[in-house]
Amino acid sequence: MQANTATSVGAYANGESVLKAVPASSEKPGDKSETKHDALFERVSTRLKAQVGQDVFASWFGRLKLHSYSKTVVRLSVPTTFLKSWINNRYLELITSLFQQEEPEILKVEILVRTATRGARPVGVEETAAIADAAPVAQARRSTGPQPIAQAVSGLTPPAPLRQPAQTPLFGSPLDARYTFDSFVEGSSNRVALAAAKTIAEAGAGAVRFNPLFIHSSVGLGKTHLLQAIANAALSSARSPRVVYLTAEYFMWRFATAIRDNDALSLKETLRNIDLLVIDDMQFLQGNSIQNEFCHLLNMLLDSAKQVVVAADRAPWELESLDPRVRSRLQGGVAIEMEGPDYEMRLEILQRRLEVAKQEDGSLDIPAEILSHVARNITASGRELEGAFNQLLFRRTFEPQLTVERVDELLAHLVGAGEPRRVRIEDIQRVVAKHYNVSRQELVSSRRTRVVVMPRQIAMYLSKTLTPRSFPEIGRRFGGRDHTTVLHAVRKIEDLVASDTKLSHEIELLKRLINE
Ligand SMILES: Nc1ncnc2c1ncn2[C@@H]1O[C@H](COP(=O)(O)OP(=O)(O)OP(=O)(O)O)[C@@H](O)[C@H]1O
Repeated sequence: MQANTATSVGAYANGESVLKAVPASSEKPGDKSETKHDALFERVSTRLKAQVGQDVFASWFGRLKLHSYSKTVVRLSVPTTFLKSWINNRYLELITSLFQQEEPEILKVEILVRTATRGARPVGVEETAAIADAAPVAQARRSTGPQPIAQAVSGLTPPAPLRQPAQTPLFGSPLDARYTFDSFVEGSSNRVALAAAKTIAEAGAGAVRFNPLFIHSSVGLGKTHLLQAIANAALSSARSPRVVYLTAEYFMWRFATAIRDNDALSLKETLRNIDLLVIDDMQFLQGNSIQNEFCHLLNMLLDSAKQVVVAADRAPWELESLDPRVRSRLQGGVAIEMEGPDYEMRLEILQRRLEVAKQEDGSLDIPAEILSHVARNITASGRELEGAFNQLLFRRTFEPQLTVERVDELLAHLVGAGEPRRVRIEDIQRVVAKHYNVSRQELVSSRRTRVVVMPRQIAMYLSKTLTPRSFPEIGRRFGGRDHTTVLHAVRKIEDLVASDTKLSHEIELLKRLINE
């Protein structure tokens, strides 16, 4: 909870918060009453923190500010509608009573959504925290990359006119106004996805071309950026379509809450009337009843030619935890994979970040050779690049003469931090089938002839050793076999590899082919 003159910018490298002073109160700076009210607000904050604990406080009240104050009414502000309803539903009584304990004249506390002067965060902490609380099914976290080390450092948010989404979506997770098509760097790895995204954002009502559009890539390669760019662009278009941007986790949480509050009908009614549904992190959608609801929604929107855009960390046919009906509908549109950025793209991402940073602080600079050095060495994803850039900016404020060697030292943890290329079971099946001159259909069929049994067992063994998939999952991908069959195949090939040098070389060769 912050005093009324501070904007939180989060926790950084040293774990401390960095605060920047921007007036937030409706009262004039310098008013005596302002100081008095700030002090009151601070006291209530301290009591609230003591009452709910540090973690809950940090999750829900870290960005609560004192907005204005009259004799009997205190108005507090938060940056998102979501946070407002969360606090209203769960903590308003407590906050009101804490204020009343300090100032008995206070009758009411109101929570408002402030018009942010800085870009909204990407979908984040409070939504996922809420879901973890309300629907503990979604434990997987979306970001494995470095946390924003220094959003505190000026320059990570574009100049004022770009920061605000033209409109906020009807419902759902907040949009980050920095995520636009303009700030999205195009290259061979994402050109098709970008073109499809722009077509959708520009399309008029009824001009549904790729439906649903399914964008997939491994982490940090710009899916969220692209999805939010679609939503931001559609919202600012003259057509004023009704746009909903949601993470799958938010969807789950929202439905779970609506069902609990007997409010599912009105939620469905709201969703029924939208023009564009954008769903991020689809891999986290879990739970039978929620998937059922999602399936109805998807069917209804697709059948009435409303556009749906989905992103996930894998292709629709690989979303094994999804209800087969949902998976099948998702496969009915266009799936586009985005690859990692090449050197030119990485350099451009860094250059654009620097331009934005300079617009906020003209004295900032990072020499071109350092930028290109970073672009050459941080190859993993946009998220690692973002982390590297933030580190550099942060460091340059107190180490103005950064050398390439020093940069290497600072970014050592990010160099080569990319995940190894994700191997897919279908790639394994394709390579193995080709190598042994059988068809992929035969590999997954029930045929038990010698020519196909051994390649199948090898493919199962490789699926277990090269992918994180479980025995039952692999069984399903090989024609719905039982997990014990997979287990048997893996053990058998392991034993053979230990004693048969020829087979062991063959397996090594297959691994190389699969990883190519
Ligand atoms: N082509 C790009 N142009 C500009 N910025 C990019 C690009 N690709 C990624 N980024 C930046 O990299 C960061 C991570 O991207 P984003 O969150 O969109 O990835 P993601 O694919 O959704 O990751 P996850 O799978 O973890 O959800 C963001 O700051 C984003 O702006």
